[in-house]
Amino acid sequence: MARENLMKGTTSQEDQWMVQNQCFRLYDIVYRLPPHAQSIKFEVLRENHIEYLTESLKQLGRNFCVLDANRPWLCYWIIQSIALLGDCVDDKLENGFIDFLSRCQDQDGGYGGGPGQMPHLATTYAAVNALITVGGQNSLSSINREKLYDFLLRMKVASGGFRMHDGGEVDVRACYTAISVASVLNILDDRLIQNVGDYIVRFTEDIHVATFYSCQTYEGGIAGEPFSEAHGGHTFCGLAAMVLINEADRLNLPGLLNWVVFRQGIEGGFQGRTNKLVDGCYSFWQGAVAAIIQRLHVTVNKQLGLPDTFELGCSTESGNESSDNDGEEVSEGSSSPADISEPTKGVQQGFLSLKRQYFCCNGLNNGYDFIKRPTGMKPLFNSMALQQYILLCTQEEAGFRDKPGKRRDHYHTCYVLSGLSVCQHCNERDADSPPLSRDVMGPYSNMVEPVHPLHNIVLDKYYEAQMFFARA
Ligand SMILES: CC(C)=CCC/C(C)=C/CC/C(C)=C/COP(=O)(O)OP(=O)(O)O
Ligand SMILES: [Zn+2]
Repeated sequence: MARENLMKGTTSQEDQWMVQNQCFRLYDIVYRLPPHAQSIKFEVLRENHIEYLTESLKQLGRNFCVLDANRPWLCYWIIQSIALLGDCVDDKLENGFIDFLSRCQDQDGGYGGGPGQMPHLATTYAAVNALITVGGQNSLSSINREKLYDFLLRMKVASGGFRMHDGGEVDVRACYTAISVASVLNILDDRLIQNVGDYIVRFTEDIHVATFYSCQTYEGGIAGEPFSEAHGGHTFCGLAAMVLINEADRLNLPGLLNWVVFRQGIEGGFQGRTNKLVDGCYSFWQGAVAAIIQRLHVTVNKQLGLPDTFELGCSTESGNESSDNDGEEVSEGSSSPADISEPTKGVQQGFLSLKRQYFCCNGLNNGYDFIKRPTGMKPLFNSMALQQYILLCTQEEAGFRDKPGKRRDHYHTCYVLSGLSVCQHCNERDADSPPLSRDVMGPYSNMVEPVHPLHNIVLDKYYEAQMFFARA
C-alpha cells in the first residue's frame, strides 16, 4: 500500500508513519547506547566517504551506460562532496577530470551531458561548478567564457527566462543555472538579466486575465513554472537567481520564509513540498533557502514593516548537549577554529585588493557582495534536528541516502553534505568565521567546509574563481 502510493507520487499518512517510525527507531537505538557509543554514531565517517567518492571518480573514465547524459553532474556531485570533506584528488585524476569536461564542452559554448552531446544548461552549471571546485589555472582556463556567454544568450527567450537547451523547456531551473554560471564566471550583464525577474515573479493587475501568475505560489514557495506546485528545488533556484540579479525584494519574502520553515518535519529532515516525505537532499535545497533569507533580513523586515535591526530566527543556544563551551575548546584531534579561518582570510584579502585593482568589467557582483554581508537573523530552522536526521538517518557506512530504506547515491551524498555544511555554518554572522563547537552536532571534527549558498561551491574555491575571473 505504502509502496503503491509512493509510486503514484502521492503520500498517505501511512507512508509518513512508515518513514517516521524508521527514523525514530534509529534515534531510539542511538540514544539508548552508552555515551561513548553515541559519539561514534554521530560521527561523519569522513575516510569511508572519501574512499567511496574517489573510487567512483575513477569509474567515470570507463564506459558508461547509466546516467550517460549526466556525466558532468556526476563529476560535480563527487568533486563537491570531496571538497566539502576537506579533501582533493591527485594530479592524475584531476587532469583526467579536466580533460573529460573539456571534451563535453561544445564548440559553440556550453557543456553537454557527455562528449559530443548537445549543450544543456543543467550540465553546463554542473561542469562549471565542478571545474571551479577543482580550481587552479588548468581547470579554470579550460572554460571558454566567450562562447559560454553566446550559448547563454542563445538560450534566452523573449519572456525573460531561459531554455534548458536548444528547443528545450523554459523554467526556473534554467533561469538559475544560466544566471549562476554567468555570475560566477563574471560574464553577467544587463542583456542576460533582462526580464529574468519578470519570468520568476510576474503579477498582473488585470483581474479578468489572472491576478496572479507568478512562479511564487499561494503557499509562499516557488514552482518550476507559473501555475505549478511550490517545490524546494525550484524555490532554491528562484530565490538564488533573484538574489544574483539583485531583485529579491520582488519576492514575497515573509511568505517564502513561512513556507520553508514549515517544510522541516518532526524527523528533523526537510520535505520538498507539502504532504510529501522528508528526504536528505532537501537538507540543501530547503536549508540553503533558509540560509539565504538570513542574509536578506533588511528586506524581510521592510516587507514586514519592522525596523531594520529586528532579529527573526531561532536560537540554538541549548542545541548540542555534547558541547557546552563557547567554541574555544574543541574535541581532541580536530582543527582549531583559528587554523581553519587562516587560509580563507588570505584568499579573501587577496581578492579584496584584486577587486580594487581590476574588478567589475560590468559592475555586477551580487554573489560576492551577498556573501560578504553579515547575517542579520538567527537560523530559521532547527539546525541540530536536521544534523541528527543527516547523521542518523541518511549516513551509510560510505555515502549518504535520501532516507532509511533507500540506497546511497552521489546526488544525495553531495546534497546531504552540502546541507550539513549549511547547518553547521548558519549560526555565524560572517560567512568566513568557523562555527562554534556547539553548532556542530557530534565531535568538532565533523565539521565540513562552508559553501557559497547561492552557487553551492565551497567558499575558498569560489573566492579563488572570483580572483581568477576578475583578472581574465
Ligand atoms: C541546479 C538545479 C538544476 C536544480 C534542480 C532543483 C531540483 C532538485 C528540482 C527538483 C525537481 C522536482 C519537481 C522534483 C520532484 O521530485 P519528487 O516528486 O521525486 O520528490 P518529492 O516527493 O520530494 O517532491
Ligand atoms: Zn532526494
